[in-house]
Amino acid sequence: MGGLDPAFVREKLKVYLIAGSKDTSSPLPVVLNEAIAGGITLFQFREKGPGAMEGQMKEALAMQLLKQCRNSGVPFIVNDDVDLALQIDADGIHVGQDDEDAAEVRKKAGKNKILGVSVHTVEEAYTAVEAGADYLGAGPIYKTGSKDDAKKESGPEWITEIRRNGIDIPVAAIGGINAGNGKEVIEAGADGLSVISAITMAPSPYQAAVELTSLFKDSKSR
Ligand SMILES: Nc1nc(C(F)(F)F)ncc1COP(=O)(O)OP(=O)(O)O
Ligand SMILES: [Mg+2]
Repeated sequence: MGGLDPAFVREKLKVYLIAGSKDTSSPLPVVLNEAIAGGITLFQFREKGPGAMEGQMKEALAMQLLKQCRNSGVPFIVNDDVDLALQIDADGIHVGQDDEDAAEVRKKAGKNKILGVSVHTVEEAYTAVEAGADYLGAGPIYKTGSKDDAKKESGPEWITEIRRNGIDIPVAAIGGINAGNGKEVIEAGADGLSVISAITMAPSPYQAAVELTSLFKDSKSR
């Protein structure tokens, strides 16, 4: 099983901002500040793509963003880079099927780190649960512009299929999600809405976060 209490993870998963320096034209710390004020519950530092930061620059940015999250009670997750996550004592790590093996990451990270795993099939979902994932990343639900090697969008049915197969651990939906389509994704069984451009490209990241947060106020979340 996972490391942390599923109720805690489910609560934190709700409005899940994922971003790196390439996802916004404004300084990422500024966007993160606004998003935190707007009510995001979880943040993933995903520094990827052409021109992404590496080495000392990436570590320094990660430390700054981690501090902002720590000051606001928003857990800080590092995407892909397990060593960086452990080095800066992040709150968790997210890995996909082409990254380090989830069971290995759980061994390295111990039980007190949040471990997220991207899954695209029921088989991958079962394996991730066995490996000790605290949450699953399911998507892309809709067409995404934020990941150039994304698979074909599945629609909210993919979330329903995960639940139909008796997989009850927290699930974050990802891929083209925004305040306009988020409600149907929650109703399909997602515990969290993971977004990149819906917040990073919004005229007001604050307002975008507020609108996503409001979807959980009146919806029958699990
Ligand atoms: N980064 C992610 N975060 C989530 C989360 F659940 F957190 F919403 N779900 C899925 C992904 C995609 O993970 P992956 O397939 O490794 O691609 P990449 O490393 O390019 O993001
Ligand atoms: Mg990855």
